[in-house]
Amino acid sequence: MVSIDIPPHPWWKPGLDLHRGGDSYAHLLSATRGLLDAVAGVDAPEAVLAEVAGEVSRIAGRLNSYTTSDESQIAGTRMDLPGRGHPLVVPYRTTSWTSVRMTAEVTFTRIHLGDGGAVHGGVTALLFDEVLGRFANHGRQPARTAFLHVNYRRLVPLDVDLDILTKVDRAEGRKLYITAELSHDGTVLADAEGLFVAVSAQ
Ligand SMILES: CCCCCCCCCC(=O)SCCNC(=O)CCNC(=O)[C@H](O)C(C)(C)COP(=O)(O)OP(=O)(O)OC[C@H]1O[C@@H](n2cnc3c(N)ncnc32)[C@H](O)[C@@H]1OP(=O)(O)O
Repeated sequence: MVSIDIPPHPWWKPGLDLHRGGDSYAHLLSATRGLLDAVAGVDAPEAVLAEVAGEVSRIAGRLNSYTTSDESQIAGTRMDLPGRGHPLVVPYRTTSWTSVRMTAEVTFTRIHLGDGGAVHGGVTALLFDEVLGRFANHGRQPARTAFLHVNYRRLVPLDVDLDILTKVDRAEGRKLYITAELSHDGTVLADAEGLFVAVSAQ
């Protein structure tokens, strides 16, 4: 991954370690994403599924004994990892960053498959809410999505490196309009406009 100077998590507090979990958390996240892809694509004998289900439940139980508050969890705070290190967030990788423009790359995998060999439309919307929302919150007053308009222009393929370009379009008082495009080899597959309204810091 390209090394760039991305601001820390917007809700970073002094003393919060930005690399909690170290390389081991990165490995856990990668293995978890791999598990999701494997489950999404599986057609195994029932005995195999029963055995694997038992193992996964045991592992989840082990982690559950370390469940913490949402302010203290690692997921979502690891800006050095794809998708902020959160297993639900699409694993995009930021490649450049200024206060008004962000570029990133993303590769969708089996877990993101909808129908017809293409990415599920809700996953594309999730990606846009994430990249617009992250951008709306960095170096600015915290903001929430008021609306998100997505144009689906082409089917979005799996297992191909895609480009994301996110830009601040305009600011009007507490309102920030941000746009993004998801493209492949210069062809726009989907684009979005979001309105983010700044709220008081909690
Ligand atoms: C590193 C971590 C980064 C995190 C990345 C992930 C970020 C993901 C972002 C999200 O997904 S946030 C979760 C999804 N969004 C919500 O749950 C928001 C729920 N709605 C609200 O909380 C409030 O409706 C909202 C804060 C959006 C606005 O309420 P306010 O009471 O603060 O504002 P108000 O209703 O007074 O409206 C302020 C202005 O925005 C305008 N506005 C609000 N909602 C609108 C709308 N839907 N469409 C058009 N305009 C809208 C409104 O007309 C007005 O315009 P003017 O100032 O010109 O009069």
